[in-house]
Amino acid sequence: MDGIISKHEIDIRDGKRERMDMMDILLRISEDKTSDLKLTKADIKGLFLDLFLGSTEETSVALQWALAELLNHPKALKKLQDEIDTTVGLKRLVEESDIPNLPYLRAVIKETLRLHPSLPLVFRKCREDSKINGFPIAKNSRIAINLYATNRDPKVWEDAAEFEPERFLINAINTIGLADEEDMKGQNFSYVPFGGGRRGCPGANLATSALHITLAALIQCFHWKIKGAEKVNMEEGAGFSVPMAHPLVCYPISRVNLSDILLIN
Ligand code: HEM
Repeated sequence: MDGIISKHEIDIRDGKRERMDMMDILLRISEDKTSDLKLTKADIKGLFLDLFLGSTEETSVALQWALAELLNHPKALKKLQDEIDTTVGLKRLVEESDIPNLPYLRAVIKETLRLHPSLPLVFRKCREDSKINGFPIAKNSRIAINLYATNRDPKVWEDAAEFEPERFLINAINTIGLADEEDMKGQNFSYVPFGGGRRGCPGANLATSALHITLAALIQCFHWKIKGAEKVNMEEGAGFSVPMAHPLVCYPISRVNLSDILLIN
């Protein structure tokens, strides 16, 4: 990251940047003494590391959990494959414009993020003395918010520990009863895979799009076989993003003519 920042600085100094990218803009702001926004190099480095780590680690961990849950729930896997076959077919690769027509796919991703939020704990600092649910919180206290526990609260979620994408389908018995597009915004405090408020995840839309399209393509193009077992071991491992303790190993068996489908696209 230091190398990338210095390269940008040298290129800016030598007038080599014809089109400014996000880092150029932030570096200029950091050097502008008159700017209201005070940015240090460390801030810029932190922001880009957040973006890179957030966009890769959390999304790939969520994708692994989604596939693992589907492998352990063959009925849900079949239902998803049928939805994709009926809506998209096998002659072209699923694409982003198909996602609005794939409600079960969206429900599978929501249910995966409910059970396996890839950032299970978030932190806040209290700016003033306040009370939450009658508990006094002193100014400057650090608060840890347990998104993992919230998403599995049995007072809100029926069969909270079970993988049941149907709970997110409109008209199904949906204990939080939110419209589809509202679920991810963190406004409902029962379902907060991306946190909420002004520090809520800015990558939520990008992450859900990537998860939808990648999972859909994996399910459209392949049958999956678990390595050496009937069921995937769903034990949770240690780590900030709660990865699988035993990384998912499974074999793809092609169900489409890959060269045809990829050439058409
Ligand atoms: C499944 C994927 C992802 C999950 C579950 C996730 C979840 C979260 C959560 C829970 C937070 C803390 C929110 C809060 O404190 O209220 C967060 C923050 C953040 N996320 Fe994500 N995220 C994901 C993907 C991404 C992607 C793809 C990006 C960027 C391209 C991203 C960028 C960030 C950044 C920059 C922050 C810090 C925001 C701030 O402190 O103001 N995340 N994410």
